[in-house]
Amino acid sequence: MINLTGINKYFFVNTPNEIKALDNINLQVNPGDFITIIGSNGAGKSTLLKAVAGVIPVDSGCIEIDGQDVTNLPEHRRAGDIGRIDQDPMASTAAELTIEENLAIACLRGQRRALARAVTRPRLERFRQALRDTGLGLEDRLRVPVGTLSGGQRQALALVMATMTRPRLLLLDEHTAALDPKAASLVMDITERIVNRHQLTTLMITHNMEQALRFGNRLIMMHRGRIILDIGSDEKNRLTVAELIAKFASCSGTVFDNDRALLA
Ligand SMILES: Nc1ncnc2c1ncn2[C@@H]1O[C@H](COP(=O)(O)OP(=O)(O)OP(=O)(O)O)[C@@H](O)[C@H]1O
Repeated sequence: MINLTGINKYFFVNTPNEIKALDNINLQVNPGDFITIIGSNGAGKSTLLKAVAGVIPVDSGCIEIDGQDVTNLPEHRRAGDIGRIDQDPMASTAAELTIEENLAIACLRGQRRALARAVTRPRLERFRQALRDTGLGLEDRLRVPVGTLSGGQRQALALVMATMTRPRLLLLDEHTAALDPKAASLVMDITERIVNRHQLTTLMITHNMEQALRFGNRLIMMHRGRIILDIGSDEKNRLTVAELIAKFASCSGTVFDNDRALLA
């Protein structure tokens, strides 16, 4: 279980540009929850995921993962528990290394061991098995440099890498946003398959309202650093995109202003 209690995060403190990016966030994430996160521009969605991953420190509040207070742990000390993928397929994987070398690095996350000893025969079988889950035939291309793969293939590989060690929490920050619609849809299907198969507790930011309604068992909506809506499967499954936008207006008192969401 992941518990966020009273999380506050400011940027540009004590300047005229001071921003409260996270404003008293309280969130309990149950084991196996797959939560989609939507919200207005600058609502604090990415800041929230970065705070949980330890990429940025919070100013106050407490972050607990399975009862352990990780609030002050640096990113690398949380890496064994958390898998994370951003928008950029180039950032999630190392282009000059082969698929098997990328996966070997993923296996070492949170450990201190040499890469040279990481591509072992038993691991290669594990890599093949994990790659088969993507349905992209990557298991037959282990020695191919990742730089030769398409954006969609790289994000699929990034997913396998992020979930290889069965993290306690998977954080996806618009991981399909830079892909064309066909590749985005493919990567979402792979995401759902991997998350369901391993029952991974997952937080996924998306600007795509349909994706937010279709995937996962829970949806939260953010605005100006706050969580303004938190709904479960039953309500989510009944809602249309238009109704979700109307809900945003009624919860925030303003019109929904995420330009990418509205264009999606
Ligand atoms: N490193 C930073 N330094 C200064 N301000 C930041 C930083 N990161 C985020 N912010 C500010 O914090 C607020 C929340 O940003 P964040 O990126 O979390 O929003 P978001 O909900 O992910 O937005 P979007 O949907 O537009 O990507 C914004 O006002 C943003 O400008």
